[in-house]
Amino acid sequence: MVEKRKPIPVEEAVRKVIENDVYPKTEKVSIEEAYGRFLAEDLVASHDVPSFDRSPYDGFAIRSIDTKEANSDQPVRFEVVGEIGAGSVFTGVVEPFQVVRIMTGAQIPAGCDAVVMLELTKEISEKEILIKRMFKKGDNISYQGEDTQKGSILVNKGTQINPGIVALLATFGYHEVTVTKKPIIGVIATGSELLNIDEPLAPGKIRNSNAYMIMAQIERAGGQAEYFGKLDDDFDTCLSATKEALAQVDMLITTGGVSVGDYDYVPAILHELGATVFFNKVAMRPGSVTTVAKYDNKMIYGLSGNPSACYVGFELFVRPMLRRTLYNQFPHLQKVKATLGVDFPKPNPFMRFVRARLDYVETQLVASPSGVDKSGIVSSLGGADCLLLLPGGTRGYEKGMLVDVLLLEDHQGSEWPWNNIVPSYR
Ligand SMILES: Nc1nc2c(c(=O)[nH]1)N[C@H]1C(S)=C(S)[C@@H](COP(=O)(O)OP(=O)(O)OC[C@H]3O[C@@H](n4cnc5c(N)ncnc54)[C@H](O)[C@@H]3O)O[C@H]1N2
Ligand code: MOO
Ligand SMILES: [Mg+2]
Repeated sequence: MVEKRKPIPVEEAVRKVIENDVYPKTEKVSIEEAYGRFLAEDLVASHDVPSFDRSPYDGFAIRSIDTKEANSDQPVRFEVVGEIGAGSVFTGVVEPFQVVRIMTGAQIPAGCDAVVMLELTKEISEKEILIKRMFKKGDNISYQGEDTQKGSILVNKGTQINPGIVALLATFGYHEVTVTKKPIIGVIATGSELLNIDEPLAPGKIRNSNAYMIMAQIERAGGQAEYFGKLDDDFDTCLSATKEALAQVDMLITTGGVSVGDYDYVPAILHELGATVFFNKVAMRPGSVTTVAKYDNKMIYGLSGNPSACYVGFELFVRPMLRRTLYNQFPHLQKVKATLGVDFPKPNPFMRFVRARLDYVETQLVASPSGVDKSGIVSSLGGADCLLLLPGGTRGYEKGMLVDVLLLEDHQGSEWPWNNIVPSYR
């Protein structure tokens, strides 16, 4: 008899997953390898930036008081007593009506309190200039600490390192950076119909696209994929491969064989292992058969064999655990509001995750399907940059309605996107 499964709401399913502990590990990498990784410690400013008062312009460092009487009728004459480029320091003493020729980035000489741009001076000789207006103390000075003050937290632990953060790491002298280790996520594809991607098509067979898709999703989310191959639908082979993989990874993903068919062995394998199954049916489309379990403190994700269902299952259930393992505080896909670009007349009792594309139309974000909205479809995935969220209900949706979308290519993420979802159209 076919097993009857009870679907649970998506929000509840996600919660059941993320209630589980994660086990972040850290490592040091060189700054050249830091881009894209996740900080395992807060980035604290170890000194002021700039660490000395400096000139933001090419010009002359002056004592502003000497310009008090300067005007265009009576320019004031100054003696140039030195010249410094960035990196050099003027060590002398600047006396009244003396100036130091100074270039952008150079330290302000002691006694000077303003800088006059070259263009605003008149050079009489190499040693003499005229200034035609008054300057105030502090004019054109980049003060010590105006960028960053020593001790301030600049970037929080768990943030993904972008090029700007790389600049900060370099500023503070981190040639090595403590980042989280990428969790190792095993991937097993099951299905006797599956061909390796270099094999020619044969009757009844398809190429294994899910394994490669999942590995790319793992990489996009910041993890490291470990591929254990594609297996025929055979209980013993799949069981022993699952055991072997589990011993080597932090989490395991299988794709296919998770439904109620004669050759769907994932449920039986989880049973045989003695894994704790959190759910095996979610009120969502696609991906309703998504099964999540835990064994030996490791999450096991039984994702659907249908490509679109597999894709969505990863983003909703694997991604947040993966990103939490990277200390990330915003582990879910970021949710934003958009305008629906097409009608969805058919109601569905389950919450739908339509693979979609966002366009900026004038001042609005408009979300439209990126292809056919069926679970077994692979072509809609290529153009998808978001998942359009249509809560289950008894009526369809109309073009122009406000909807929620989950961003697929965003780095920021969301703490918990499942509150305040635009309700089903009634
Ligand atoms: N009687 C029922 N039948 C089905 C139900 C159900 O509730 N009752 N659920 C349907 C839903 S919903 C889905 S989703 C699928 C899930 O199927 P499985 O996870 O068991 O996956 P398979 O049966 O192995 O394959 C389904 C489909 O996907 C193709 N596939 C599998 N692996 C790959 C891969 N690595 N790359 C690309 N494509 C793959 C496979 O050839 C099948 O076409 O079950 C429904 N049935
Ligand atoms: O998991 Mo199925 O996708 O609901 O087609
Ligand atoms: Mg099946």
